[in-house]
Amino acid sequence: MSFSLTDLEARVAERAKAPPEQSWTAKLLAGGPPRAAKKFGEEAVELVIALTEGEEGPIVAEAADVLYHLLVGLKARDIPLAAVLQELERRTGQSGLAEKASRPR
Ligand SMILES: N=c1c2ncn([C@@H]3O[C@H](COP(=O)(O)OP(=O)(O)OP(=O)(O)O)[C@@H](O)[C@H]3O)c2ncn1[C@@H]1O[C@H](COP(=O)(O)O)[C@@H](O)[C@H]1O
Repeated sequence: MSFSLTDLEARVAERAKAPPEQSWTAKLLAGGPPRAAKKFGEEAVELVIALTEGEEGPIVAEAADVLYHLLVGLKARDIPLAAVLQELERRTGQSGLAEKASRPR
């Protein structure tokens, strides 16, 4: 499969310019960062429930909602996905446990 989060980010940026009555993306962004953040939070809770229950179909659907709404939240703050990917790449050099142990107490 060739579809990537970067493709979805481009789609979000394109739809952000649409009239809000024609686009969920534009409608969310018209409400500003707090509206996008609230919706992301709702979707995250729905994913938590699906992960707890353990059925693959709902987990996949809710994870897709979370990723899409994450990209809308980033767009609302004009933060490129590349910045997040760069941070993730930076972290690949160190285990999560080692990073936690290195934090000042
Ligand atoms: N991936 C998505 C995507 N995932 C979820 N959603 C929408 O997110 C909305 C909220 O989903 P919910 O299931 O939570 O619906 P709900 O609980 O009834 O929501 P509420 O109205 O109650 O807040 C729905 O309208 C979904 O269709 C998405 N809307 C858009 N995209 C992508 O964004 C592109 C542009 O979409 P538009 O901006 O609508 O043109 C699409 O082509 C897709 O690629």
